[in-house]
Amino acid sequence: MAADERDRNVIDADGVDLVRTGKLLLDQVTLAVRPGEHWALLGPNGAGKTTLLALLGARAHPTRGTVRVLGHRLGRVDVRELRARIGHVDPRHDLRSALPAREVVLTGATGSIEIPPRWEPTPGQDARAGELLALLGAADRAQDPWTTLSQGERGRVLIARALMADPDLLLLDEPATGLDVAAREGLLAAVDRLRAARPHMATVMVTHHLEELPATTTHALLLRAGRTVACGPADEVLTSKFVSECFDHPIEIERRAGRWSARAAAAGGQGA
Ligand SMILES: Nc1ncnc2c1ncn2[C@@H]1O[C@H](COP(=O)(O)OP(=O)(O)OP(=O)(O)O)[C@@H](O)[C@H]1O
Repeated sequence: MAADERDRNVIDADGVDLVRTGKLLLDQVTLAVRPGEHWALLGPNGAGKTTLLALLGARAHPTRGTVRVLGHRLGRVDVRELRARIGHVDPRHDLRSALPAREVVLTGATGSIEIPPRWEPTPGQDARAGELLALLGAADRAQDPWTTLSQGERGRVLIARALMADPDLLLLDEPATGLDVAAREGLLAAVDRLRAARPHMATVMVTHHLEELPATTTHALLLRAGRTVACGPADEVLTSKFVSECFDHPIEIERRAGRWSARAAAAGGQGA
């Protein structure tokens, strides 16, 4: 990122509505993300999290309102160019062949699912793929075929793939879903390392579970039925009051050593 771009918001979404087949999926969502911020996007099933992430990744357009990503307004920019500057880790990555993990990472340089015919990585790209696998703690899986990787290993490989293009914005859709506790902790530690290694990169992570948030999370947006329940610094948003409202259930939130946990509130009331 050029020095003069560093203070510019990475994302500026203003009054965004998104309508699909007559249904209002996002309702007046406003969000500003600055370089180096790490956002959690939380909400119950069907709240609109993946839909909002698709907008931020320039894969969808707002019906009303404006979305600027990396300084470019959606609808007025070549989305292919913009997407190349955004890392999008999608758990529905549609790779069916037994591509070795290192080559899966290299497809981040081509923006494709498979390695394109006759394409060869430069020595620099090849070295970078190895470095990124090491950063994500998956160096020992470099030659393993995609088809044999565990869900946690695939998650790390996909994050490394998203970083090949050296993005200013990294979008993570439920990266810890389905992982056992050790794999989840390993993945979150890798995300923390990554954030420390790239201090200007902004991230937005979708999750259902507060336990899946890395300690480096700085901000949060709570969505319910397409509407914002709360938005801002993590400690102001991830409170018992707002999370209970968001999930329509009494929940107590605790933060210890940087990490969050949630449990059903005891009968008799909710804390702050
Ligand atoms: N093309 C579409 N047409 C109509 N409704 C849609 C369309 N795409 C998504 N939806 C609906 O929009 C709502 C939000 O979906 P979205 O996938 O963004 O939610 P989510 O918060 O990511 O949910 P989950 O936690 O279950 O993954 C859901 O009710 C979904 O059924």
